[in-house]
Amino acid sequence: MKAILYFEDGTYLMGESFGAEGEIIGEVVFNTSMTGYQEILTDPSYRGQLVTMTCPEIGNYGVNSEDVESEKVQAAGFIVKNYNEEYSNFRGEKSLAEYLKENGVIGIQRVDTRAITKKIREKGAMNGIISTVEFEVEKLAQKLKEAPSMEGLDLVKEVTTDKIYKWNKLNNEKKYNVVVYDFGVKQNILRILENLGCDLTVVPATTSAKEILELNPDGIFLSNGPGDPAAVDYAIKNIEQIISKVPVFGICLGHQLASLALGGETYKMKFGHRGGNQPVKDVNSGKIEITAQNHGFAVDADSLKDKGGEIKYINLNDNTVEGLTYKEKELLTVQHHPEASPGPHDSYHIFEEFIKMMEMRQNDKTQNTNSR
Ligand SMILES: NC(=O)CC[C@H](N)C(=O)O
Repeated sequence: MKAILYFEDGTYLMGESFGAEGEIIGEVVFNTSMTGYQEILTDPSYRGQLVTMTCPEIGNYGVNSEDVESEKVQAAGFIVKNYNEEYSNFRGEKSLAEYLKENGVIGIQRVDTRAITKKIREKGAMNGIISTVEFEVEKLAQKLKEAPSMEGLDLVKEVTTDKIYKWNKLNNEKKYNVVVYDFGVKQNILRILENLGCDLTVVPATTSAKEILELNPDGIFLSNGPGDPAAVDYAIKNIEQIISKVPVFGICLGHQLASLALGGETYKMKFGHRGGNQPVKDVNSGKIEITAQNHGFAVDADSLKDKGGEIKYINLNDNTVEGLTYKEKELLTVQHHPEASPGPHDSYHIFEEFIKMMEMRQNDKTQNTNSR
């Protein structure tokens, strides 16, 4: 079936639809990962976005019930060069088109994804509309005009859990009681933390600092999530009150919210970083890691200078901040994704650093009790 992808700048591309039929507006972004389309589609941080894959062949290994980062497809729409209905993989359970249909998500294929990527790189991320039902460009332009921009949007409230739950999938020894602030958490983060011995309690984004501290956590995790961090003011206020009380670890949106809570600032990047090939340098050791990333906002390095924030990681493509440590605070935050999924595992050690922070705190406590 025919489909159109119309951009805010007045240009459009004709293609073919796969997946659901209908019409959807979102911010058009591009992802440079070669594999992992199912993890990308189910990552809650892609909420409200039309994701373009730069890899030209998509769908060839199907989808399965395991490679998910949340319960459903979260991206608003999917844009690819060449969709393969015939998939081949021993883990494949159904085709990507079937999966998108079940989730009510529109896919468009046979559009020039290289041209889309070049446009976004030159002009910046912009809103677009995919339609299989309306082809009059004036009408599509009008609809786009009325759509909000990503800046200022709180999308966390659309993806956070509505009640507290325990993530308990493994029968392993649990040494650390960790509370997870769910701003749109990716499940691979929960899998890794549990595997490292964390007893995980996942709480809604609006949970107060007081309620969290009453759970007596050994550590608090601030998750990734969609939208503009500056718009999630309730979370920023709560984070302000938990920092310094227990070890805190934040990834992506969690990193941005922690920086805002410390009085820093975030800004919208021109087109962001999304993919599995982003080089990040540890400024202290000089070591470089290839990382998975998915962010459209970033922390302004200068804004944290007099607030105790120290840059730990930078992106080597554009020198933007990718991670911070904070003087005299048990706080570690990274903009990139050490949980990968999809992507390289070079940064996995950052999870172990969080565990170490909690371990040291526990050791201190025992020593204090023994010396009394
Ligand atoms: N993956 C994330 O947590 C993304 C954070 C934020 N929504 C951004 O685009 O920068």
